Amino acid sequence: MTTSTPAQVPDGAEATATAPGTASPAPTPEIRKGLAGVVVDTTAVSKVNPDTNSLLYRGYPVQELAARKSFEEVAYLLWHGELPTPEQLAAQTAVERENRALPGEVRNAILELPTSCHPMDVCRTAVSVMGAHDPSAEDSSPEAEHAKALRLWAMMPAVVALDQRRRRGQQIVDPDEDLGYAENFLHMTFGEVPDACVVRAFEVSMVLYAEHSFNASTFTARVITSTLSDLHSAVTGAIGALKGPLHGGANEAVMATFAEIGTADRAAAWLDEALAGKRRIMGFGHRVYKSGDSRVPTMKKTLDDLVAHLGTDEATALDELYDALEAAMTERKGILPNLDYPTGPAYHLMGFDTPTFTPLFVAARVVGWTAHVVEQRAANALIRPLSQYVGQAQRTVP
Ligand SMILES: CC(=O)SCCNC(=O)CCNC(=O)[C@H](O)C(C)(C)COP(=O)(O)OP(=O)(O)OC[C@H]1O[C@@H](n2cnc3c(N)ncnc32)[C@H](O)[C@@H]1OP(=O)(O)O
Ligand SMILES: O=C([O-])CC(=O)C(=O)O
Repeated sequence: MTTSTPAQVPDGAEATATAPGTASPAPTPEIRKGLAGVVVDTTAVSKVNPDTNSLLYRGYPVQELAARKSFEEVAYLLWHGELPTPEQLAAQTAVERENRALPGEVRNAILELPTSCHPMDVCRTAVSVMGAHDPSAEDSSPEAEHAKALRLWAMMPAVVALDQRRRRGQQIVDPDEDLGYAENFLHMTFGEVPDACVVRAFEVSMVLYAEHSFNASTFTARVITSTLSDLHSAVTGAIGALKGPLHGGANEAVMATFAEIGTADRAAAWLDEALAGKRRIMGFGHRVYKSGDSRVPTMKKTLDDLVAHLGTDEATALDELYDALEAAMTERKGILPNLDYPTGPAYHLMGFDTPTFTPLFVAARVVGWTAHVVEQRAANALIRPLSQYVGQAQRTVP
């Protein structure tokens, strides 16, 4: 059996490896685990700037968009590069409202899934079924891609609402064409439109979640698109990437953490034990932002407004727990909250079930993913990095 150490060269780079008969070792390639710090392509969709703690959607600060624009306007901006004129918005709104109801095949596919599966599995399956039935699934012209993105975005609230309601044993609520996106989403989920403060908080969260450059799920969508696969496949894969607790799944995990801690006075002791056990504290830390997530101040203010508006003991206690854990984590580790930290309790106070939180992220991020699908396709190169082989050296089959 051969026991020699394999050559330390990336696959595809054999030509530069040690030449036969020479002793000089091949240079060890630099590996950036998790592609940390690696710039893999350009984008004009959004700019994340950790130095200034800022996030721009097509050049506009996200905080200003959240304060002054509807989610529908922000979706148009991300897809088309400019804010819509009233006519452009009206045309988009008409299509969105026409496509809110789920086609029978999507609704049936959801209803056949067991309620024991995670709601993210339902989202992933629903988008896959939408793709299988979409008449222009294989048309990748920019016009067809935008039309598919718009239909997909229009249908996602019905997927999320239907799934939460069926798990609660409630009747399905049909969409209401007279309501805006956020109001209709809440109407389909809860059977009524909550008051304006709750609707506003929900809409702000959708705007903040809509896009964030080359995060793991968007990169997944771009990798899938780079093979010239279709838009629904890219979004289906992106949903799989978002499900994980190191990414979108953290908003759900934050509520699990709060439930485990219980009350604010226990936060510091709980954290010490969790850190001693080498646990990851969900909702804290970020690959790009190291001194705070640009979106957190806006969402925390929105959460505080919601808490004040609701005025319940539960809401106040949850906000106190939020502050206590953040203070302890900042003091112990200097690691700050990411957007999933304030959205978790905000969605809880709006009345969503905890497993529904990450699907809400999907409903918003579908805009960013599809904007990136179009951008990737417009200047495509197959995404296929190299790896450094560290397994067995070549050997003979016995
Ligand atoms: C919308 C979003 O998707 S935002 C991200 C949502 N995800 C979470 O909230 C999950 C919790 N957070 C994390 O796991 C991480 O902060 C990540 C994965 C988001 C980013 O992490 P990375 O940039 O890859 O940093 P990395 O995982 O290498 O951590 C660096 C150090 O900080 C520590 N650290 C980072 N985040 C956390 C955390 N949340 N809890 C405890 N320790 C943490 C790590 O243990 C590591 O410490 P070490 O150097 O002593 O080993
Ligand atoms: O950018 C990231 O890595 C994760 C994130 O905050 C997001 O996708 O919104």
